[in-house]
Amino acid sequence: SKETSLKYLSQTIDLAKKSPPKSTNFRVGCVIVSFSSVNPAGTILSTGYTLELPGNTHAEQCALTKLADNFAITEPEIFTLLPSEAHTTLYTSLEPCNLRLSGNLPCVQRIIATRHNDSGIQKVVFGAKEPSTFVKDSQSCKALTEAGIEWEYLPDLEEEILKVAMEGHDKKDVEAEQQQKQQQGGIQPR
Ligand SMILES: Nc1nc(=O)c(N)c(NC[C@H](O)[C@H](O)[C@H](O)COP(=O)(O)O)[nH]1
Ligand SMILES: [Zn+2]
Repeated sequence: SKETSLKYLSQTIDLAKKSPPKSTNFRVGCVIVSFSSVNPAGTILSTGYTLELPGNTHAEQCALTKLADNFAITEPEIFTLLPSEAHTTLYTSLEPCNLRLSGNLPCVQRIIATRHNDSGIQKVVFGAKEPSTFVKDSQSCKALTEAGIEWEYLPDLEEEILKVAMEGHDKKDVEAEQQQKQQQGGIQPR
């Protein structure tokens, strides 16, 4: 339900707030949740936030690496943990990347790599589109759809998500993003 999604999205914001501000990426939080008929409220399988693990790591990347580590398996084997009947959803405060200026493997590819027949991550829910600071016109949703993965953009918490994401960026970038959102009728004027 939407309340459930907003509950997990607000948890991704709390996680993003743990990320050290940097002007060269966004502060993002991620929660991987398994839903089953016996547990419709969901069970959190893993969490992550930007730079949580050593190196230039993304929130979704950290959540996936930690999931594999917690079960002492490799990332390509994650599908064994995510059977199709456990409808696994990845919540991320910011739209997952499909291109990284660093050239590192994008998170959309890491999410797609969890798929094996019907096992793996079935759905991605995010609370804000990627700002055009680094990558313009993100193709992430197209890539997810082409891989048969559902995605949902819930903009209810977008203003707070972007404020947290762009902490550490200089003011003009943040204001440019706010202008753009207002033009799109997203964020109401402060
Ligand atoms: N969804 C998402 N989760 C993150 O944890 C994160 N940091 C970004 N950020 C997206 C942004 O496009 C990239 O941070 C830049 O493209 C720079 O690329 P690197 O991060 O240095 O690989 N996006
Ligand atoms: Zn990423």
